[in-house]
Amino acid sequence: MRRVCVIGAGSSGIVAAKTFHERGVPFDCFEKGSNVGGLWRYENDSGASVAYRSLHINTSRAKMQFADFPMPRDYPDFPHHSQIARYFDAYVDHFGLRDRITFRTTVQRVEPLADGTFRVETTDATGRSESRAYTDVVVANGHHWHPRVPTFPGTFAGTALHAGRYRSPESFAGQRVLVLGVGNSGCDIACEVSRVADRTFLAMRHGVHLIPKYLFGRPLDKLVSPWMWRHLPLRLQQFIFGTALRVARGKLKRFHLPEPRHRILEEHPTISSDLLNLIGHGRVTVKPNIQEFTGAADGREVLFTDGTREPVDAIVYATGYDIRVPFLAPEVFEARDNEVRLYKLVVHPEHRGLYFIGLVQPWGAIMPLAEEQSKWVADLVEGKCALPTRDEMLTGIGRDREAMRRRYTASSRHTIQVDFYPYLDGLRKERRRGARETARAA
Ligand SMILES: NC(=O)C1=CN([C@@H]2O[C@H](COP(=O)(O)OP(=O)(O)OC[C@H]3O[C@@H](n4cnc5c(N)ncnc54)[C@H](OP(=O)(O)O)[C@@H]3O)[C@@H](O)[C@H]2O)C=CC1
Ligand SMILES: CCCCCC(C)=O
Repeated sequence: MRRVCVIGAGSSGIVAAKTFHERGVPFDCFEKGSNVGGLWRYENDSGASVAYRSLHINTSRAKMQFADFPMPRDYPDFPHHSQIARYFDAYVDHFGLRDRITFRTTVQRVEPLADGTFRVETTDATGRSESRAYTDVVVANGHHWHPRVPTFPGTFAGTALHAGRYRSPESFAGQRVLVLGVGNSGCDIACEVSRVADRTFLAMRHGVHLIPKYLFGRPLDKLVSPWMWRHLPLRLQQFIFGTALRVARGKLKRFHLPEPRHRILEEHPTISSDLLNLIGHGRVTVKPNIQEFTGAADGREVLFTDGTREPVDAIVYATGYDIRVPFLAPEVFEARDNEVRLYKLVVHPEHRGLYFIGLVQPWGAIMPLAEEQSKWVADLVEGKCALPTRDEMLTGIGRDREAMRRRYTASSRHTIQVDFYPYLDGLRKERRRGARETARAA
C-alpha cells in the first residue's frame, strides 16, 4: 500500500495534494505555516514568503491558473499577491483539501531507508516530534526563499538587505539607494523605491532584454501563441520577438542601459513596464556592477566597475535565490550552484519515490507545470506509468542540462529554466511513454 508525504502547501504542494486526493491515493501534506499559498501569502508565518507589499505577478491570469479552477473573471490581467493567495484559498476549499493539510508542522528530515521507503520526521507547533514512514515523498518547498547574497571587497557601513526581506519603500524615503540585480525583483524594487528615495541606482553586471508587461495592448504571454513556442525554430522566434520589442520599446542604450550580449529568449525574462519611464524621469540611474566598498564617505561609498563612485545609504541585493531542501541530507540532494540532477526536473534518479514539484523556472507561470508534474507523479505512484532505467534517466538529465546550457546564458539562475509549452509537452509525452511501457509489461 503506497502512502505519500507532500512537503509544503504553496502553489505546488496544493496541486500535488489535490491530485492525490482526487485519485484516492493516501497522503499527508505538511505545511510549516498556518495557511496555504507559500510565497503568495504576504508575510507568511512560515517565513517562506519573499513577496513585497506591491507585488503583482508578471505572468497573466489566464496563463497561471490551474486548468480545472479558473481565476475569478473580475481579477485583473496581472493579479496582486493578495488576490493570488485568495485564489489558492478558494482552490483548497473547493476541492476539500484544507482538512487534508497538517499546518504549523515542519518537516525536519527525510531519510531514505534501505527497503526503499522514507522516514519523515516532523515537529508540530508545540514542539512535539513525530516520525512516519512513506513509500513516496513529494518535495514542494519552493525555490524562492533562501537569499543569494554576493560579497565584494571592503565593508559597507550603510543598511544592506536582500530583496527577499524588502517589503515596502517607506524606510528608504529621502535616502540614496542602490539596488543590485536586474531580474524582476531588482526592477520592481528599484522602480518602487525611486518614487520616495533621494537617488536610486540600479546596478547590473550585464544588460537584459527588458520586456514590457503589455505588447501591442496584450499581455505578453497571451500575444505569443502556444503554436509559435512549439513549432517555430528558436532563431525565428528570436527574430520575431526581438523585432517586435525593438519597434515597441526602442533601443536600450537610449535609456543608458547596456545592450545585452546575448539574444532575446536566452535569459529568464525581466519584465517591467515602469523602468524605462523612471530612467527617463531621472528617478533611476543605471550603473554597472559593484567593484568594492572603498570605506570613504563614512563607509558608504561604492566604487562601480566603470570607475564611478557614489555614496549610498542602503543597498538592496536583488541577486536571486539559492535552491535549498534543508530536510534532505546533502548526499541525497544538494543543489550546488543551483544545479539539480532530476529527471525532467521532477524524479530523483537514485531514490525511487522521491519527487520534486514546482522546481522549475519557466518563461511563463509555474502553476500549470506543477499541475502536469503532479499528474505524472500520481501516475508513477499508482503504478500506471513506468520510469526509464536509472541510466536512461541520467542520460536524459545530461541531455536536458546540455540543451539548457546551449540555450541560456551561464548563470546560477538558469539551472532549472524551461520553456513553458515544450516542457509541458515533454511531460505529457513521458507520461504516455511510461503508460505504454506499463501496459506492455502487464
Ligand atoms: N512580479 C513577478 O511576478 C516577479 C517575479 N519574480 C520571479 O522570482 C524569481 C526570482 O527573481 P529575482 O529575485 O529577480 O532573482 P533572479 O535570480 O531572477 O535575478 C537575479 C539578478 O541578480 C544578478 N546577480 C546575481 N548575482 C550577482 C552578483 N554577484 N553580482 C551582480 N549581479 C548579480 C543576476 O545576474 P545574472 O543574470 O548575471 O546571474 C540577475 O540579474 C524569478 O523567477 C522572477 O521571474 C521576481 C520578482 C517579481
Ligand atoms: C518576489 C518573488 C516573486 C516570485 C514570483 C514568481 C515565482 O513568479
